[in-house]
Amino acid sequence: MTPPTTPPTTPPTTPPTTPLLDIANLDVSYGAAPALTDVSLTVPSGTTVGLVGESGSGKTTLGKAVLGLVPVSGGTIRLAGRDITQLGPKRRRALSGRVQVVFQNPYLSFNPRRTIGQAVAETLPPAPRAETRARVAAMLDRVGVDPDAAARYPAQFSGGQLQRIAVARALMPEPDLVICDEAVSALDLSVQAHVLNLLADLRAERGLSYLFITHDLAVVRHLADHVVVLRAGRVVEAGPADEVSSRPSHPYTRALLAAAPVPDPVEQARRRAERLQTRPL
Ligand SMILES: Nc1ncnc2c1ncn2[C@@H]1O[C@H](COP(=O)(O)OP(=O)(O)OP(=O)(O)O)[C@@H](O)[C@H]1O
Repeated sequence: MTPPTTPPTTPPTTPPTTPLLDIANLDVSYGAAPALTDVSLTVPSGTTVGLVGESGSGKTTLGKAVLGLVPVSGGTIRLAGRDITQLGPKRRRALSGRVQVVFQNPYLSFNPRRTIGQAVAETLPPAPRAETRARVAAMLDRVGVDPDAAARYPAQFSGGQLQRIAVARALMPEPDLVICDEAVSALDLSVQAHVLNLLADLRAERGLSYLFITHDLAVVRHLADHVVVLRAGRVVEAGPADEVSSRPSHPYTRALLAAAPVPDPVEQARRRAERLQTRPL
């Protein structure tokens, strides 16, 4: 009698991890003019992808496509596995809390007639007043803004403070993904470094993912895990952030690096703080 044959064992497979954001072969046009052509990128959960390119390369258009603010003419945008380009406006709105955005100019992104407390509470679902106030105060405190300042108006804050408040507003609905569109570009260098450090801390604390849009490759060096370089609406280079910024393979990326005003704002601010601490009084 022949012994029963044991069925071949299948090798253990690691479950495929679905990226939080998966953009494939995306095309977007304004009328007949293409703004993005065949763009693909992924943002795995808990990571930061820097999207870098000069003015007009299509960075903001890509952010808008993810937010559903421009029509997509080809390709897919999957959020946690679901193609959001196929959703109707109602379903799309239901997803809006999962993706939030921080824009470049904090003075333009706040209504000057509403207090910052009202602005930060804007993204929260209706709740008893005391509960909303407590949540706003806790979030302001977390981003380094005095919670007692909730009754003040945007004009009463510096650009750096207002950008912290914009981060607080974006985080209120507990998003998975935050699109930072030139979020630190209008700030002084040392303020830039503080906001970048805050974003890094919040990412670690909350398991956030960022799509960090900037014209300045040096800005994303510290924050990004992966960098995608856009030129005239097409990806010309992509790779791990330290590789792309230390050994760029495309001449366009090299030119972007050479044009960066300061090689590394976070590192520069750290060295300056060290110098100040070690200087004899
Ligand atoms: N609403 C619009 N209507 C027509 N063309 C547009 C519109 N918005 C952007 N464009 C064009 O699409 C292309 C990509 O623009 P986009 O703003 O996405 O680039 P960007 O890299 O974000 O530039 P910037 O850093 O200056 O914002 C540019 O050629 C721009 O002129």
